[in-house]
Amino acid sequence: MIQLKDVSYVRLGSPDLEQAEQFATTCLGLQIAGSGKADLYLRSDARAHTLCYTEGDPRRQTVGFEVEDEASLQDAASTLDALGHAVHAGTAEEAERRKVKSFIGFRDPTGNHIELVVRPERSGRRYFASRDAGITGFSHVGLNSTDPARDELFWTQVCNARVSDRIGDIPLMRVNAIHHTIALVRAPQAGIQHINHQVESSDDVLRSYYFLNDKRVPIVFGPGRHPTSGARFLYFSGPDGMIFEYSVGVDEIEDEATHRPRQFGFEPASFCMWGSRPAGMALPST
Ligand SMILES: O=C/C=C/C(C(=O)O)=C(/O)C(=O)O
Ligand SMILES: [Fe+2]
Repeated sequence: MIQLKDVSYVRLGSPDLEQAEQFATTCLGLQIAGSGKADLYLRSDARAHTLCYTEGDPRRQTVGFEVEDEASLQDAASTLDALGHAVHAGTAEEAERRKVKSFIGFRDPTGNHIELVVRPERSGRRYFASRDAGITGFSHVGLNSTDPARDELFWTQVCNARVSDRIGDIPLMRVNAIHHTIALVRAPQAGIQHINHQVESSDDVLRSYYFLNDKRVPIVFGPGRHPTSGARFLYFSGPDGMIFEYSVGVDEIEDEATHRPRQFGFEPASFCMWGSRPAGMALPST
């Protein structure tokens, strides 16, 4: 079984790196951690980078997950290969661009680009926000799924993800004690559905609501509270239509051995217990 330790980074293609930098620094609140020929590195916590914009097609979206060591990476490559996933062994140059020791790339059953990485770099300097959004770190991703039941099996049986809760057939899955690191969202094609950063307090969520409204950044969901993880949240859209989430207060699963996923109905109250509705998502009314 592939043992994922944590989500490590997201790589997003963008035709306009200047616009991406502007948004990431003045709206989202990330710190520039350097740039390469066609790469813009951004930090949100102690890691050397957690988001990298690369010049190019915005449909090129990749999520990196950390595995324990080189042996685990090689085992993962064999497992995926045996299951018929084409596995790309990252070159030294590609690993350097990702600030990791080594990595492999493959696609999940929906076709999402996934990378497994060994020894992602941390920085000796603390994260210093470009605006005071209260960010404490990159925490989870929503991944598109053309078949959530099939993809849940991939993440939980081929990998070590465990389902913390389900909304309809959407699983929220953890790879460590945090309620979820991967949320699957039904969609017609592969892609990253949203990128979550944790913030320090509910005040930060609400402060950002007013701040982003002022900046004319489209708010797509919230402010609200998820009954699943208990988090207070705000979702807004960034360059190339990517959705970003701030949230605070995500539960931790106290007892790994006894936790049973709760089943929530596919209805508005399961997404927000305060009554906010996700823009553009067809949900029955309650
Ligand atoms: O709308 C449901 C979202 C649930 C949560 C949560 O429980 O925190 C997310 O953050 C998510 O799915 O990303
Ligand atoms: Fe989320």
